[in-house]
Amino acid sequence: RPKNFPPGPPTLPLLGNVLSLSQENPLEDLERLRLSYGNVYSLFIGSRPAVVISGLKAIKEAIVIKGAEYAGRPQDMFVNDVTENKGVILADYGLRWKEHRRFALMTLRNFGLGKKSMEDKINDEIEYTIKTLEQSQGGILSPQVMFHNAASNIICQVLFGKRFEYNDELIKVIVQCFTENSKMANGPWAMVYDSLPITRSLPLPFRKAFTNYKTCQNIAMELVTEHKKTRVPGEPRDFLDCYLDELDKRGNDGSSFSEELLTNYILDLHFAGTDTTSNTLLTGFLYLMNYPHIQERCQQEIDQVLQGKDRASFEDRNSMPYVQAVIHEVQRIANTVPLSVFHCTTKDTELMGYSIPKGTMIIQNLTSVLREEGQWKSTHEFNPENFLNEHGEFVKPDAFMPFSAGPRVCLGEGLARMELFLFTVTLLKKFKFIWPEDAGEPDFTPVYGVTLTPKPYNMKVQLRSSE
Ligand code: HEM
Repeated sequence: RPKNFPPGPPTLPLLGNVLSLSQENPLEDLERLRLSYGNVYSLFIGSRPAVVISGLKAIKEAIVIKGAEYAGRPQDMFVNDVTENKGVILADYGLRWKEHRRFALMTLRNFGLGKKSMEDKINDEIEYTIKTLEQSQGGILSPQVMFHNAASNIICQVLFGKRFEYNDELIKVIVQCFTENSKMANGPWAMVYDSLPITRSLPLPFRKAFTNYKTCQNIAMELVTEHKKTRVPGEPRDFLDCYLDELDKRGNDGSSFSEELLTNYILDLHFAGTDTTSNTLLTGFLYLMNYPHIQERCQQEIDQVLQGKDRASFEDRNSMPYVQAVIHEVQRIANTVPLSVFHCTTKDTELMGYSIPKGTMIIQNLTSVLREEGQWKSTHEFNPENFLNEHGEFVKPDAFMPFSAGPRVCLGEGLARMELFLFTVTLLKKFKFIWPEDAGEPDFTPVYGVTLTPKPYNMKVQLRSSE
């Protein structure tokens, strides 16, 4: 360890601390190490040093107060190689990341204000979810695919200006490939790839992630080709057209925009916007079914605010403090991206008195903040009171950071919050969700990956008007 580097467990040659971390779910190991070494400690992934940061104070100092110094991404890892280092999520701190991030934020905002607002797009997709639920009315339904497809279609509407039927082969392939890759990215084979570079060219199971990514790239490329044939320059229909307009506008001005990056960029946005939102919704409905009094109290507030209105608007959240508190509590408990996306220091820096050299991998343990003792009224149980003050008004504690914070904060936060609100409100207005009698005790333990996923479960759906 370099001088004044954060402390950590002893390491093995070549492997570093890889064997001290469970490959199935390292979250408990990371917590155990925090108890021994404190909120800032170090680990070695193979020979690569990493600093794990826990707790609100340390995380805030790093990614907010010293934001730019902690805004890089580690390079030369499994995930970089699979995505050919051309997307936005894993782009290092620099011109390409800055320009592409700014472009995405601006374009998402413009689509929100365009002819058909983002709210309408989400509400249109919810109609399809309602149809699926109506068909299962009175019966049992497994909601995994339903929420996944809905979240995927919303981002497809933004990116490609179209949605796909729930049984569409193309979308099934993309979802399947990304689900597999997301689990692999935090799994044992990725660890082998990262810690033992000599294994990289061998025909080991991690090669499947490369094939999966290629399949998705080919699909994205077809969509780009189709857009190029049908677009009217200057009259963009969607995100993809906007990017093509940007390419026309920029010509060879030395910027980082290029057609080569486009396919990976849209795959990045599709991936980031699908698994996250759908797993949060899945967690939400799992808890709402098992806390029926919370579900009912939401329904009372929704009925009171919406009255005869058949569509909710995002503005309605300001009149629904309880529903807002429930959705935020769902996000706290869901802990959807438990270790955020790994960062990297962009220069030599310090944290809580330790020295951290440029190029050190930074693992922000968001779990440790969402579950930090002293930050929440009720840390270990599902309780919307965590987001309500004594007057029943909605409040958001600083430790609520499921989207991370600082310069790399999730760029889809606005879209995700709108989706979570409109889905929760509209579905709870129309249906009662019931934990099936024969389902046994619910298992709330999630399956670990880049995103945490609830174990598959079934739901029973009843139309509320038939009650
Ligand atoms: C509940 C849903 C979501 C959660 C919990 C979530 C969470 C996160 C987190 C923790 C990060 C890492 C931030 C960091 O590195 O510090 C992130 C990054 C990102 N998210 Fe989300 N996200 C969600 C939905 C979305 C959606 C709908 C989009 C679609 C546009 C999106 C796009 C992105 C992108 C592009 C990044 C990379 C940003 C960058 O590197 O500058 N996310 N998200």
